[in-house]
Amino acid sequence: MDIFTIVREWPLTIPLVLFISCIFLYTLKSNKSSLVVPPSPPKLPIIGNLHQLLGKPRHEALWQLSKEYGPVMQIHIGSKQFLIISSPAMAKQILKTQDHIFCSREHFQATKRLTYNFVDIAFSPHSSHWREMRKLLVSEFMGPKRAKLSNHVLVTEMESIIRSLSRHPSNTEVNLSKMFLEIVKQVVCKVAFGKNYREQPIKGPSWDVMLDEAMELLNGSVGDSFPFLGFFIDQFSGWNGRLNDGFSNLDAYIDAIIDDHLKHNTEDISEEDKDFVHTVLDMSSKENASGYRLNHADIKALAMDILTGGIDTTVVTLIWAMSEIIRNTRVMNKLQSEIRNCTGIIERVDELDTTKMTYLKMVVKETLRLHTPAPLLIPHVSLSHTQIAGYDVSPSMAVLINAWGIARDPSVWGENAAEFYPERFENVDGDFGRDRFEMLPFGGGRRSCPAMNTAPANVGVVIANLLYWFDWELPNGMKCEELNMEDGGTLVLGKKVPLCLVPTKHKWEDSYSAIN
Ligand code: HEM
Repeated sequence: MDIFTIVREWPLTIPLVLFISCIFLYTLKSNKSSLVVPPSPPKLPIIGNLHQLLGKPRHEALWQLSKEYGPVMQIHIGSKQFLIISSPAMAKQILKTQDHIFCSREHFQATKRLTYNFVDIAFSPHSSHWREMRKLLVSEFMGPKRAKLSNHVLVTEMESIIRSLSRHPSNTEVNLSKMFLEIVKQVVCKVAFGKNYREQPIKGPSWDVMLDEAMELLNGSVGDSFPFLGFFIDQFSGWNGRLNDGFSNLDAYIDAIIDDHLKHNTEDISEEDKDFVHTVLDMSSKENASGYRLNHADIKALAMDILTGGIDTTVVTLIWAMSEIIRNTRVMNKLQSEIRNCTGIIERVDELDTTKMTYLKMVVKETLRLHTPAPLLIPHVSLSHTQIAGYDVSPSMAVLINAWGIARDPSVWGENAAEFYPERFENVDGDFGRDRFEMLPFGGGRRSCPAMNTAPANVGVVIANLLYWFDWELPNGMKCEELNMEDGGTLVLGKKVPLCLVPTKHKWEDSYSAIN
């Protein structure tokens, strides 16, 4: 039937079209209502469940709600919906069984700006661009060549720390939180950028302030959940201004690093001496085997991921590890005798030495369990409609996995879940995030942390060196149970109060006779 026939017969056609549309709308509505939606706490108009998340850290509030509404729960914050996952079995569904569906990322204003429009790895949607960038980071930043350099830089840095601690006035405390930040910054910057750019004359605030601000901004803004009203709140509360300044300062910092590298012809630098930025600049001059070519924004976004993803997480792990070790004398003694027995008298403890230290690995694992650095990981996002535990999940649903709660759950870890007890990992096989899901410090599936092997190894080297050379005590006769263990932060959970301990150089003569 052509258009003229339809026009000629319109008195009949219009009611027919209306009738079919009604049936179509009715079917759509009834299909929609036949969706099985995950349980959700009662919500208020406009704000949704926001009021139930106020007054305590987000991961704790969500964990409490999950006790009532189950391991698959839905919450609403303004216009946004989130699926909240709170058990190992459901985490396995998201990160393994249906990893191909839940492998994208959420769009927030700050992530858009700080990642040069999502061209980084951590916040990029699932795409061939993300795959190429991740492959590049794994092969060029974490591959064997750079890992060798990283180990060398770390051990050299530890030697200088040991020397400076040895000269430290006796019976006086050292701020380990500050020291760990310096160590990690030094290693990450040396490997990525060739040197620690902290002395670089760059306008704007200091390195640490810039990074802290970036981490704060990555938490998101009111406008992310309340598009219309939120826009005005962000504007008038000064959040938009903070984002502009925060981004401009970091961008200028990264630009200065890249410009510094561009001053030298990389052909004059030996492969051995090239840092990560040299390598990616080289790569940006030609297409790779899959026809992919890096541009300037990609390089900056990679630098941004390294700065925001690689430093804070490692620093907080070191701080929590030493805090737990000092609070648990039994663990400290056992760990020190393993480290000292494994090595005997040597000049330094390097990564190869630590591979033999099974108890050290358990201590690092137990730290990452009890103090999961990123309590809700980075939100995963579904690419299409699917079902989880019989509940329908719509496309583009943001998923928060409560890794913090799962890792502390007594129904998963037993009665002593809250205790620091590294021995629980004896005879536990398989990798967390790949084969097991009872703890997820590095997330899981294809969006898992690419540093899931290298980061714990680096933490082990630092701890082994500190415990090999020194005996440690709490300052001013403080008792173990008096150490403040409060945490704080949203994206990364740090120790609220800096960790200060008193080192005493270990008397090797005594223990050497004990060893032999
Ligand atoms: C103890 C140290 C570290 C911890 C606990 C940690 C933790 C995490 C977590 C929880 C995620 C999100 C995983 C998910 O959403 O499923 C992640 C992603 C990521 N991490 Fe780490 N991380 C650490 C060190 C590092 C380091 C040293 C780097 C190096 C630059 C790094 C780079 C990244 C990147 C690029 C991603 C995004 C991966 C993607 O989306 O494909 N992390 N990390």
